[in-house]
Amino acid sequence: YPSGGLVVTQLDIQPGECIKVKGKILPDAKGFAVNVGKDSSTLMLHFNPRFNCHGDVNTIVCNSKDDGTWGQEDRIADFPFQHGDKIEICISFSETEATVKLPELEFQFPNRLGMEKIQYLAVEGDFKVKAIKFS
Ligand SMILES: CCCO[C@@H]1O[C@H](CO)[C@@H](O[C@@H]2O[C@H](CO)[C@H](O)[C@H](OCc3cn(Cc4ccccc4)nn3)[C@H]2O)[C@H](O)[C@H]1NC(C)=O
Repeated sequence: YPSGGLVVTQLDIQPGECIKVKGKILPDAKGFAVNVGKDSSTLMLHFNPRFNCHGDVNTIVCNSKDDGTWGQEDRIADFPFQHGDKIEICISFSETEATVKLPELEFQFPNRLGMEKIQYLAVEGDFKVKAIKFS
């Protein structure tokens, strides 16, 4: 299991509130992920930019996970990331969808599980977290 990722539990993020993750993409990043949901097995959103992994090149893969089972992947057309970038990722949600705001890109992902609060945040892979903010 990859070590050293940030994990925050016992959160109580409500619809309309923002989770902001600031950090730096490693210079040789293969990929990273930001997961939000109930816990590691039940995710509203697995946000997974892939520079070069799992056969994907410069592709954002999003998915949900329901009690350990991955849902259907969504692949986002744009890839506004470069190795070494310092970025801020803002995630918010409503009862119907999650919204991801990035530099130069914003998109929605369905709230497939109808999650009413976010209790769990994890950042994995080739991304060095500098700060997180809940607003
Ligand atoms: C073409 C037939 C096989 O399909 C492939 O099936 C793979 C296995 O299910 C898919 O890869 C998985 O996609 C999931 C999202 O749908 C997750 O991204 C799975 O990774 C979970 C994970 C996170 N981490 C931590 C991490 C995250 C980022 C960087 C480094 C470590 N380690 N494993 C990742 O293994 C992969 O996205 C999927 N590719 C396609 C094109 O469908």
